Amino acid sequence: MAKGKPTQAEPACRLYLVTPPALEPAAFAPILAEALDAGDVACVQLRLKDCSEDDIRRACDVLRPIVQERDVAFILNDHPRLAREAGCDGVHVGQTDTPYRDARKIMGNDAIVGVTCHDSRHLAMIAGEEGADYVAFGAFFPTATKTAEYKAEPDLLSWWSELMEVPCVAIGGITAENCAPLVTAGADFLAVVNAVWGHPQGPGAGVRALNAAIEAALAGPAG
Ligand SMILES: Cc1ncc(COP(=O)(O)OP(=O)(O)O)c(N)n1
Ligand SMILES: Cc1nc(C(=O)O)sc1CCOP(=O)(O)O
Ligand SMILES: [Mg+2]
Repeated sequence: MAKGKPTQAEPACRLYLVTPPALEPAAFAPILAEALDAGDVACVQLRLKDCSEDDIRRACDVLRPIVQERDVAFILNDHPRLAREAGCDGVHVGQTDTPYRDARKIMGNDAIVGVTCHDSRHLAMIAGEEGADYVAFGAFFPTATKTAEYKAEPDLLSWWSELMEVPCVAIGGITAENCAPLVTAGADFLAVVNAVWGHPQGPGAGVRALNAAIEAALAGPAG
């Protein structure tokens, strides 16, 4: 998702990093740089919960350049107006956030707007028809990062990717060890929090392990 919208020419499945829900921007900056310098990453979503708009703006100011100067898309969670004001490449909205159409109006046609669709074919078809740049399904596995109310299965990804052009993102408890069925089912992006920021050998090792697992899954059992 580097600079603009996903294209067919991009690799079949790429990493989508979501930040930890609470962070101190100056302390997180080198950690983020380490992750981005460890391998292919399509985009970074700044997801700060229970923070003031000023805190989010300050975090954008520190973290956005680190991401964009590496030609990686910087997406803000939940706040389309802030995303536009802060120079983000896109926004991610959930079903109880600003509706897609309003987010699109605020962000403009060139920005990335992604939509959470939980485990729902219906929600995804609506988001796709309305013009979302990607639909996100989850949670595929148990996650400690947030209370996930929905459980998605890999066949949702294969159904979607066989029928639709709009890219799909898989999220929720994804690790290098469990991601293969999502990759082979057709996920265009794997969105992860803990598998990178919580990796015991650091975020760079997390990115390397996930990219190696994606590559192995795409190569198939014989690859
Ligand atoms: C890529 C991606 N997928 C799903 C979500 C979840 O969005 P939402 O349901 O709005 O929940 P919060 O993240 O806002 O707690 C996401 N952020 N990113
Ligand atoms: C932000 C988010 N949304 C989810 C959903 O199911 O919509 S699961 C999730 C948290 C993902 O974190 P981790 O990779 O640590 O499990
Ligand atoms: Mg949200």
